[in-house]
Amino acid sequence: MTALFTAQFPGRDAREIMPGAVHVPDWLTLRQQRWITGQFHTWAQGPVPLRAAMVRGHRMSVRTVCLGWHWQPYRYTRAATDVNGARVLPFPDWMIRLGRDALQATGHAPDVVRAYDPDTALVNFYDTDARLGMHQDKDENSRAPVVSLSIGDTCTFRFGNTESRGRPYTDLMLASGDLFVFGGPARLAYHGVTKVHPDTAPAGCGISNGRINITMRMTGLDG
Ligand SMILES: O=C(O)CCC(=O)C(=O)O
Ligand SMILES: [Fe+2]
Repeated sequence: MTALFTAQFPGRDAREIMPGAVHVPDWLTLRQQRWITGQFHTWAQGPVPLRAAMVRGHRMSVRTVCLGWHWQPYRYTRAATDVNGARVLPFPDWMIRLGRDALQATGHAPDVVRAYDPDTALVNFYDTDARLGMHQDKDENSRAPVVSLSIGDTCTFRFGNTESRGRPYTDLMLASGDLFVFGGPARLAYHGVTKVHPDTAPAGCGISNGRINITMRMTGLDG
């Protein structure tokens, strides 16, 4: 356990995957999952619609809508200049509070929790065939932790190392309601989604097919 993680994890089966990376199963209640799914449907209507970004000439299988700042390969802008030029929706206050709760739930020190001020979220939608290749989240100027929330179908999430896309890595299941936080020495670890498992979304989570993942981040950008 590193100094970053000072408190006991309250979650039943919370697990530190590597120093700085913690998985807390069943963190969101079904009611919270349903409510967030409802928000997702609103966000997906625009002003910037859900879209699959083009990366090095290939269209991603994951579709994304952003809050606060718009991510496009490989930078953040306020306007979605690669989609329709519209300004993205603001980052909601409730999500800032949820982000701080997530850091608290993963044992971060109170000063780290208080200083956490996420200003962008990438909200991904995966259908059954979608995958996400191994990558680092490194377009942010800030190295504050990334907070990830999953709703809907379970996926196999691969969390690796900071040196390469290859081994060593850990494959874990991210199910509906799960929290995953990576910061500190794990902040720049390569990670990806290798499989979405159909028909695994629990009844009442708000979505019956596919997977929603929200990653909130601090960009460290002004303007
Ligand atoms: O879907 C996930 O669990 C991970 C998403 C991710 O890594 C990203 O959006 O950068
Ligand atoms: Fe990522």
